[in-house]
Amino acid sequence: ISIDQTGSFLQLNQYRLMEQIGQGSYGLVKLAYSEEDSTHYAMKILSKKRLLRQAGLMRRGPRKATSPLDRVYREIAVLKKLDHPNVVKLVEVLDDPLEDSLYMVFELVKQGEVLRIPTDNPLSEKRAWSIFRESLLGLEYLHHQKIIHADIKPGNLLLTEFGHVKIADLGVCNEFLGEDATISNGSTAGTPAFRAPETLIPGQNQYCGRAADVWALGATLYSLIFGNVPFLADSVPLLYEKIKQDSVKFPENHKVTENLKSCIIQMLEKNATHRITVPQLKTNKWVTS
Ligand SMILES: COc1ccc(C(=O)/C=C\Nc2cc(OC)c(C(=O)O)cc2Cl)cc1
Repeated sequence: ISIDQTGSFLQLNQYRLMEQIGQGSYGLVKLAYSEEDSTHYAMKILSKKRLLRQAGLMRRGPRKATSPLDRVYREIAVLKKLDHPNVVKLVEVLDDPLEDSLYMVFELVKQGEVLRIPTDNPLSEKRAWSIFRESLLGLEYLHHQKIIHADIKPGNLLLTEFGHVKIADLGVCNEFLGEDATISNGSTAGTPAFRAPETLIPGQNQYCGRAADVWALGATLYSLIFGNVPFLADSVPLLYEKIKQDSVKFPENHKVTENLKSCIIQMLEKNATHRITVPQLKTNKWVTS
């Protein structure tokens, strides 16, 4: 990789790095311009050292010895074989073994995150409906490829300039073999407010990854419509108690259809075996309305 400080921008091979457009526990995302094809890209920048450090923190109990770098290389291998209109497209990876940074070049999804929450200006039911339907197709595709996303949330749904949705961030995904995805690494993956109750039972770390993705998509749909997550608390332990115990409440002053409420309730069903599945969602009254 040729790195040179051209003026104030870093030049990586044909990519000129521009301003930061995203950031998270994973690292950060910068806008990148390729002179080769006069096209902008989203460049996700990871620090290998930071990944190794994070693993130290997150590592709990007997876990398979996957170094966090293996997870990134696994995400890359997974992303390279994916091709669906509702999943972000990995273009290439710049990885210099002598460098600490790892660069993942993605097709730019121009409008970024569909909605930042909490917000007082959530989406209309119509807009949420369109975003939900495309997210569902993307999730159906991932599950069909035997991939559990494991971190579905509004921040990982990106909007194209034409208003289409692409699911991003397979950084904590789980690939499963065989029929179903019983997640057994008890990973503390996923964003607390979007985690399914069955993933919060200490010790019981065998749960169905697909059902947990449906729960997270349900919590995401709730937050797109109401502007905040379905369960809120001042601490993570309290939040987890609410996720396990409390029933979903809909704000009184917020007019939504009965079909939408019913769809959300079926996705936020505490019992994973009773929870609506992706195939059932595809024929749900609200989804097909
Ligand atoms: C306002 O304009 C904006 C246009 C694009 C963005 C943007 O792209 C942000 C994040 N992007 C991504 C993040 C990912 O993980 C965390 C992955 C992945 O690992 O799959 C892929 C992408 Cl693309 C932001 C603002």
